This record gives sequence, structure tokens and C-alpha cells, in this order.
Amino acid sequence: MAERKLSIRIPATSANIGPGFDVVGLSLSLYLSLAVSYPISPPPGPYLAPEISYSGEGADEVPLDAYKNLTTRVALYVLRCNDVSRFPSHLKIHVDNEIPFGRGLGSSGAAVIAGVLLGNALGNLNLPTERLLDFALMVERHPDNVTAALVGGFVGSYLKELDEEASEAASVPLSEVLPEYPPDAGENWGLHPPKPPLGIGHYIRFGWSESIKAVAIIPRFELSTAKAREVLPTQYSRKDLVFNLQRLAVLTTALGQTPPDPDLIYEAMKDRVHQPYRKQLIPGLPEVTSKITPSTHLGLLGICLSGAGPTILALATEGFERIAQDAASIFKTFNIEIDWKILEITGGSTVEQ
Ligand SMILES: Nc1ncnc2c1ncn2[C@@H]1O[C@H](COP(=O)(O)OP(=O)(O)OP(=O)(O)O)[C@@H](O)[C@H]1O
Ligand SMILES: N[C@@H](CCO)C(=O)O
Repeated sequence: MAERKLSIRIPATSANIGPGFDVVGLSLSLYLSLAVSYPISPPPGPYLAPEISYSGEGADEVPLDAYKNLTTRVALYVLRCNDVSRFPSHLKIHVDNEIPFGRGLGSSGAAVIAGVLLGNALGNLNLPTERLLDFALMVERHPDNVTAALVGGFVGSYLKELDEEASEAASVPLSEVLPEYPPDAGENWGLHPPKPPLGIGHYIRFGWSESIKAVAIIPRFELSTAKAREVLPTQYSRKDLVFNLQRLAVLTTALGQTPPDPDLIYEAMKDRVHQPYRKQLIPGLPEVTSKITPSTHLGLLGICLSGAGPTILALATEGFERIAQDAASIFKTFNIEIDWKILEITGGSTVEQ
């Protein structure tokens, strides 16, 4: 029986990088990988729903029902928006995941991009990158993680201001975008989910100095992005806004310079928009980010919360192990154990047939 096989690989991401809340993201060398197969002509007999197997991070909690799993729900959303009512029969998907859940390393953004790429490939849709991003943004509504996961590198993005009709289309509740269809609903599923407006997200890739690696200091507890967003204020002072804008403007160029300048970067990775409010959820955050500096740790460039946390990201050119071990000692005084990884800044998502 002739089979079609696909391999899809999505990198982890770190969002914000200090002052760039909801704006910048960085793709990192930890991966969510999907091995997909299905017969080109389905064998005679009834339609068979997808079979998912899963290994690695999140294996004990991720739903294996294709109508409940985030990646396959997103894939079905993309298919249905493009007049394909269901998955191919006898579809098999094996997921292997290296990205820990709820740690600020973009696990949900990776799962969403995996779904968009899976839907695009299964439906032979050949959607351009910009359209793939529109679909991802209908699900994960801030662009930093999904854009970096899709295109790779150090990326800045913004959401376009939409006209009234498009804003309405883009603000439908997530439950309508990704309903949990009953697996036996067969051919009768509607084909008209809310389609994304065109061109929601826009992005640009900045330069990145090859000498810089990322040390991910990963506390052994989860913090959901939703919870970490609830503690943020809805309004900011002009002083705090200008503080972040000044640093972000410098940071986007400073990280592309060789050799990178630690004095410029350390200060440029400070933030007043999200980290001060999230410290109540991450004991030890202010201590780690203030005690590990370029003057105490040779090679360190800057240090910040990764995404919504609790992971802390240190950017450095050398001295990686010492940075990680000293961060571990500080966290230990707060009774928090950590794992750490030295990561490369990597390319974007890939689909191989
Ligand atoms: N591979 C996956 N398959 C299915 N669901 C996933 C997968 N990865 C993540 N998720 C879902 O996303 C949730 C984590 O999302 P959340 O936004 O809270 O954290 P994060 O994406 O890891 O962190 P951040 O957005 O700060 O980088 C998980 O609890 C799980 O429900
Ligand atoms: N910019 C987002 C990233 C997390 O997904 C936040 O900090 O809440």
C-alpha cells in the first residue's frame, strides 16, 4: 500500500528578550517533531480517525484524541477553512517533543505552528508563509512565539490594525475557531469556521551574532501563560513605556553585532513592562537577573525572563556552565530546583516529504 510520509519540525522559542513584550522572539534548538503517514488510497472499509502516539515532554498529559489535541485541532481548522472536511483516513502521527510545557519556551506556539503546517501539508494547500501566520494568530493571539517558531532566528513582529469587519473576524472566541468536534461527526461537519482576515501579522528578522548562545535556566514548575498575563497591568506610565522602547531599539541591533557589547546589551535587556509584575509568580527572578551580570560572569551579555516564565534566559558568548550553576544556587535558596540547557539560535520550522 503506497504511503505518503511527512516530517515536520518546529523549534522552541523565547519571547520578549527583556523589553520586547509581545514583540520579539528567538528560535532555540529544542524541537517538537511530527512523523506523519497515511495511505495515498485508503483501503476499503469505514473512515478511520487519526491515530496519535506521543513521546517526550508532556507525554503524561497531552490528549491523544485528534479532536482534543491542540496540534491536530489547529490542523483541522486550517483544512476546514480551505474546504477540506476531514483528515485523510488511516492517518498516523507520532509526536516527539523536547519543549517542556508551560515554562516560557513556546511549547504552545510550537504546537500551533505544527498544526498549521500539518493542515497545510495534508490539504496540499501550498499556503504562503504570511497566510500560515494568519492561521496561527487566530489561535495564539500574540505574534512573538509563533512568528519566531515559523520563520526562525531573532524576529520582531506586529499585528496589523484591522478594519472593523476584519477585527470582528479576528476576535471570535477560541472555542469557535477550535471546537472539539465529535470524532464520529463524519462528512457532515460544517465547512465554514471563522477564516482569518488576510495579513494579520507582519515581521522582520534581525541580525544575530553567531558568537551568542542561550542558556535556558528552567525551574521545575509550570506557569501557564494565561496566569502570567493575568498579573500584568492594563495601563503603563509614560516613563516605563519609554524605558522599554529605548532599550528595545538598541537591543535589536546590538545582538547582531560582532563582537557583541556586554555593557550595551545587559542594560538593553532590562524591562519594566512584564518582569516586575511576574516576580510574584517566580521566586528568585529578581535575584537571578540582578546577581548574574557581565562584571561577575565573564561572557554574559544579558539575562531576562523567557516568555511568560518561569524559565530565565541568559545570552552569553562563554562561561555558560558557570552562569547556569550560579543561577541554580540562587534558585536553591528559594527551594526551587532547575534544569539547564545551552541552546543555539536556530532556523525556522521545516516540512520534509
Ligand atoms: N506538543 C503539544 N501538543 C499539545 N498541546 C501542547 C503541546 N505543547 C503545549 N501544549 C499545550 O500548551 C500548554 C502550555 O502553553 P502555555 O502558553 O501556558 O506555555 P508555553 O507555551 O510553554 O510558554 P510561553 O508561551 O510563555 O513560551 C500545555 O499545557 C498544553 O496544553
Ligand atoms: N509575550 C508573551 C509570551 C508568552 O507566550 C508573554 O510574555 O505573555
